[in-house]
Amino acid sequence: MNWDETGPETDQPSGPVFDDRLVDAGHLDGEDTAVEAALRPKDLDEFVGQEKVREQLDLVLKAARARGATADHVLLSGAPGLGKTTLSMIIAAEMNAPIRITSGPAIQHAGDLAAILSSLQEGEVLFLDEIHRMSRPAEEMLYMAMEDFRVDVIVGKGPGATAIPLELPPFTLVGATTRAGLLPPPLRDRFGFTGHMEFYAPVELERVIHRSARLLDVGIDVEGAAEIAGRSRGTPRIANRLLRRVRDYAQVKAEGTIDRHIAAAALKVYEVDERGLDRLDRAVLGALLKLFGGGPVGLSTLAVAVGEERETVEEVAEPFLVREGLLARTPRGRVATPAAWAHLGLVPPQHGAKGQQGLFGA
Ligand SMILES: Nc1ncnc2c1ncn2[C@@H]1O[C@H](COP(=O)(O)OP(=O)(O)OP(=O)(O)O)[C@@H](O)[C@H]1O
Repeated sequence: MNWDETGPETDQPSGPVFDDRLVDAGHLDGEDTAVEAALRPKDLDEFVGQEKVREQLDLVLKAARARGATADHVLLSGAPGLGKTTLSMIIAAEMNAPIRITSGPAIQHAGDLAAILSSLQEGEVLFLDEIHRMSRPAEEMLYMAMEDFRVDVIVGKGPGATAIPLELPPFTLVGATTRAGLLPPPLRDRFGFTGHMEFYAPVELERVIHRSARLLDVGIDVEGAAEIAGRSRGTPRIANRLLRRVRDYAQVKAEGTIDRHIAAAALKVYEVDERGLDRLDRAVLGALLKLFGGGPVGLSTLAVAVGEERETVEEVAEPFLVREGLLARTPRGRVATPAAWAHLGLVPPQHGAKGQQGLFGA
């Protein structure tokens, strides 16, 4: 059966609310901000994983230092929580330069950008997070600033407006984006170095966890770190967050040292399963399997069944489920893979299995 969309959606989500997600790397709370500052690696040697980006960046920075020049502009792309801000701070530290941190959404007018650029010191690193969300006029001002270290400040309005050129000290722009494809080519081309951050392998996350545990003064054994790493969705921010929750559990319910058993018991309390799925992910998969026989089903129908907004299902839950090979987005709708049935411990219905054979060749 094909569970198609049935016209405009009128139902309001009415089910459980899935906010405050431990496994959502795109959302930061106050505790994250405070603790993350303490856990950030301070130099390239301490920065775990991302071998290729690290090696290339190391060369870029060493060469700039040897020339006594400011480093080339750097673009870092990748999902939230993979270490773009951390790397920008490392770039500044390695260049022995100050750093200014701002973000695309904070720069809505060209004047906002002119004010920042004109107050930079020579060699300073300007970190521009979410660079793809900058306004168009600011973006155009940035082209000239990156290339010629100069901006034209427009004074006045209409026919009487004049452009006053303003020289800037050489600086290094570090742009970060989760969506490199959204950057206009003229902007992308002005970066001397582009690094794409990948999701981390479990062994790399284990190293992140051991390092963070040392800094937080928490005892953890090898298996405890592996248990947390496996549930961290390839993302250091999530690994650090899960570690903090497991630490609380260990302090209250155990002797304080984290082993596999304690990590698993703690994350069961927080409803993060052994593959890193949380309540929202499992609700989406559960609805797809139990209500719609594994699909295909339209996104809006699935969202109503889960009691969530369409965007939340599409942008928050689905990317990870797709990455994990549990859900497929097909032209006919959302479809569960054989791995999804196995993960929830369910058996696909006979007719569903036939349909899925066609889709997955299983
Ligand atoms: N390679 C790494 N080694 C050790 N810790 C890391 C690494 N990458 C990230 N972290 C830790 O993960 C947390 C999140 O990193 P960071 O803020 O740099 O991510 P981000 O990519 O800038 O995220 P966002 O896109 O949301 O700004 C920090 O606490 C940082 O210490």
